[in-house]
Amino acid sequence: MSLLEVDDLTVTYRTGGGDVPAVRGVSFALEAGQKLGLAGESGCGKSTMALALLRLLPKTARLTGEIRFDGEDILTMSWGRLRAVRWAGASIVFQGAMHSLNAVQRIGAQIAEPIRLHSKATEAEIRRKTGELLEHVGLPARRADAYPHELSGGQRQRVMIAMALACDPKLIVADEPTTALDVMIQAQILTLIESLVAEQDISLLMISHDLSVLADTCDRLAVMYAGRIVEEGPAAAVFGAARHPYGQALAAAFPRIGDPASRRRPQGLAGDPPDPAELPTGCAFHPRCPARLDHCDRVDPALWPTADDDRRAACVHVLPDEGLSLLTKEPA
Ligand SMILES: Nc1ncnc2c1ncn2[C@@H]1O[C@H](COP(=O)(O)OP(=O)(O)OP(=O)(O)O)[C@@H](O)[C@H]1O
Repeated sequence: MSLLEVDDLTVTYRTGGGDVPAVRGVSFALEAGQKLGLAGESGCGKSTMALALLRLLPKTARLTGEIRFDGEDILTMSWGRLRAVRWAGASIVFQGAMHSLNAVQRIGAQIAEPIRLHSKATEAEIRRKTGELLEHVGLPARRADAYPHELSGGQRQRVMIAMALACDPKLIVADEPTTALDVMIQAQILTLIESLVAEQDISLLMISHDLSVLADTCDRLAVMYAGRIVEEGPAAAVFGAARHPYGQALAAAFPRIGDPASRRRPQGLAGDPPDPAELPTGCAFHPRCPARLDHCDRVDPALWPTADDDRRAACVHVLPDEGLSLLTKEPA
């Protein structure tokens, strides 16, 4: 049994202007101890996915499908059980720590809150654990008395990581954990996340628009486009030689910095991602696709295992030759 299994998940936001299908039939699994990277451009549904995993979406979101965490069905579990799973089972590190932390509460008190909720520890034990957590993420324990505005962006993100670790979760979901930081601090935070999850055997679902960051940190990568996963597989294979034209474009847009073997220069992808409320017919990527065939505006391929290995891609170019009848069916 996988630690996290997402099966045919859809998330639709109801708005005054009509329904917005933000996630459209996403399935993936994350094994215990594994690090999965979820990549894609702004608006492709990455954050919606992350929030759905712990049912943190606004009331306007309608979910279908299945999310199983550690054998339990997240979408049908009681609120009481869900509160227990949040922080202690899985915790989320959001992008932009300044907005996620409470500006008028000392950071020690904010780290202490989930510990108090999820354990029977005494106040003295909670204070000690808070200090230990801060030191664990590279901050002096005395910074517990600081307010968020007294810390740098990198330090605030360290506080968010300390909070995420506070209840010893099995899974951390990190949603663009370094996007708001400069490159040097970004590298420090990524190294910190990597070492902590390895040390404590925590599974990681890391979300970013930057495929190269994910390729450095994660074992597997999933690439999202317009609410669907269009490619999924081992990180080196997806980043080094993606099968889906969108995966290829994303890898070309984020070449690995400082890798002399990679002589790739950053290449932008023409056009914008589609508005989810007005998706193109057929494959949602076809209007921007350099490898588009005539029928790509009519067929929307399912994720299909590629010929050789442990990878899946949703593109007519990876399908066997049996013809168009296969295109929308799930593989046996
Ligand atoms: N509360 C909401 N109501 C209506 N539509 C929403 C809501 N939240 C997100 N959306 C829409 O759902 C789609 C997916 O958004 P989401 O934030 O999940 O994408 P993302 O890939 O995480 O983008 P970013 O990296 O910019 O956060 C977008 O078109 C967005 O405008």
